[in-house]
Amino acid sequence: MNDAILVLNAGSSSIKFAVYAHTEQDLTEYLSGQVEGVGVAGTASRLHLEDHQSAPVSSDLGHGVDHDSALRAVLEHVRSSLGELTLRGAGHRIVHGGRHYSAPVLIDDAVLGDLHELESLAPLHQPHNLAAVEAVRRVAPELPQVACFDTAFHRTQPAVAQRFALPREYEQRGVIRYGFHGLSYERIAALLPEYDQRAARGRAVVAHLGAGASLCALHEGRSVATTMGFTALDGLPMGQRCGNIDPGVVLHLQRMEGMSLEQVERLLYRESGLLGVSGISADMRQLLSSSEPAATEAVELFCYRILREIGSLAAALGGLDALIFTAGIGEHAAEVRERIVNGLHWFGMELDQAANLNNGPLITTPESQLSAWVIPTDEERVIAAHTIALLSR
Ligand SMILES: Nc1ncnc2c1ncn2[C@@H]1O[C@H](COP(=O)(O)OP(=O)(O)O)[C@@H](O)[C@H]1O
Ligand SMILES: CC(=O)OP(=O)(O)O
Ligand SMILES: [Mg+2]
Repeated sequence: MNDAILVLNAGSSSIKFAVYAHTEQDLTEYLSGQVEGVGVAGTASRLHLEDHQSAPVSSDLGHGVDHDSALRAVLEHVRSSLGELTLRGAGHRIVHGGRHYSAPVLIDDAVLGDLHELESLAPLHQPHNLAAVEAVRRVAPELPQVACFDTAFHRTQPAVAQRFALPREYEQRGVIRYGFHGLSYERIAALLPEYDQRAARGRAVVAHLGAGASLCALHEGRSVATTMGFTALDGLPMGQRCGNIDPGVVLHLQRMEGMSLEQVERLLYRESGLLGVSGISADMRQLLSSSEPAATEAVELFCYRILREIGSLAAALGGLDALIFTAGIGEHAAEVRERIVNGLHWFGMELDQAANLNNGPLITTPESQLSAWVIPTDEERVIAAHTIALLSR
């Protein structure tokens, strides 16, 4: 097995990467890693690499490292670790596919041009996603590259779930609810039958809680509603993003506070969310270990908004069979899960304390009417599988 695929997932605060060795039938992770704390002021960046042969390696990249230098470090590490493997392609997570891209696509100049046009709809992601494509083109111009979209999985939603209450002409021009984190939801939908047959055949809400956070309502494993909308700013409060906000606030900030478009964009995308409310950090780990009242209030608001949105998605589904936690916070922050599951006691959910502290997988008691699970996501594997499928056509 000498053929391999490189996967790059440039998120808002991290670059995740992986190399998969593959045959037509088999996909094996050969190495994986991530650089954390990318582009977050005052945070140290660390590159972490696991290659399944030697011990994991961690190296410090210093403070305030930007996406570009992090990416260069990643490509260097990958190149020196390939051994006998030959890269046959690269797959990328591209956050926004807009109106025209609702399935993975081979990247050429025309596609790249289209995707650049969507940058302002995902300013924390799209430029970094595309910079990764361009960086790979520079070091390996012949390597075919595939774009896999966060928005694609949600195109199964009924029209009513994708529609804003704006005049129709805006919808025709592409102003709809796209939804994001679709590669993660696709992975969870594929794994769910192994954990919970009833929910896989019925109604589930998946909570993807990471630096970006959203919820997705799955009916029979397909997306029927989600909290993010036209951009990845909508829905839940996130590390640095405000989430759902009265659009009147945006008008007020511009008219009454005299803020420019750029200032408002910066406020909503980079200075709000957990960071804005706590005044301390965008990182849930730091907030949970802090005794500052503002840190506690930020966590409280995060959980409160999640509870409210779970109610909304359960209503869209006409009921609920299971809740699934995933991504950085969802997989690791027992305290956040505890607050949410306890907040759903009225709904028939009963937390299994010990299982929750162990990160599951099942974190509700046998008596609980609704189950809650912790299921690790793996966007990189989904991207690798799509990339191989597309390249072997
Ligand atoms: N042990 C933990 N406890 C609480 N939060 C955690 C833990 N580990 C990671 N996180 C949170 O997960 C977030 C990153 O999630 P992740 O899904 O990796 O983000 P992204 O892919 O969007 O960059 C961090 O900002 C951190 O707040
Ligand atoms: C779309 C999005 O918010 O992604 P991330 O969680 O990687 O920031
Ligand atoms: Mg992520």
